[in-house]
Amino acid sequence: MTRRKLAAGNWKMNGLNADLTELEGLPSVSRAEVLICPPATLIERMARKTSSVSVGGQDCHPARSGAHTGDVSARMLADAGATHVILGHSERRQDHGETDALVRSKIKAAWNADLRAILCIGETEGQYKAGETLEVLRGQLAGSLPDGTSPDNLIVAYEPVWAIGTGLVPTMAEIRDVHAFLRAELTARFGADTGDGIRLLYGGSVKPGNAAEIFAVPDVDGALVGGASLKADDFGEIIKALEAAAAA
Ligand SMILES: O=C(CO)COP(=O)(O)O
Repeated sequence: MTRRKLAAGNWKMNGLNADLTELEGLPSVSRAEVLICPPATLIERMARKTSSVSVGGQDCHPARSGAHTGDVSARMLADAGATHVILGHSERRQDHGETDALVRSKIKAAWNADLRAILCIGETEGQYKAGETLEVLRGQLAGSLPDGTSPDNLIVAYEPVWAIGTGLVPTMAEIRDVHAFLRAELTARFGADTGDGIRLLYGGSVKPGNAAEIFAVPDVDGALVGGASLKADDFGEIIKALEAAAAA
């Protein structure tokens, strides 16, 4: 099964109106798909400004609507022009105490609004050092993924917490082993067609200098990029590396 490569940018809590000009500096590519998840305040304007880049949210509330001050529903994201939503990012888990069960309910809310969910999973530094990585990932997948998961509604991003924003990256062998493990877990639960079709992104300190090497790893279908997605020069280099990998 061919899985379309995806370069996804997570702007986190960065970006004002003026930063939308970065879109103009991105290369246009044909094989790879490009997605940016800006802060919620910019989704609508970003979606209006571009047709070559998909736009996504960074979180949503599990409920359709209601008395939840400060929260944003999946339908609101879709209404603003989003097609994707990042869920379960480690910063949400850390800052807001999000559990696998909550992430699972958010994924269902995303699907109800016709959004594609990007589920983030990853081990902490302590878990990595204790050799618990695969066990942690198995638990996160089992706890977060609802029945009905398919290549059309779900993307999984493996983001080791210790690699986010640190400049540290696992070895290519480690990324390969983890992605092969994730593929096997998805196949075991959802069957070969589904397991083989779901895209697996790597995230954590992806930069222009290491992108090509990471994209050459089997079962890496793209990247979820934080800091390096904020500037068109850097994100553009990463997109070009992914386009080259897609052509290979
Ligand atoms: O958390 C990330 C993307 O969601 C990765 O962030 P960095 O690319 O800044 O390490």
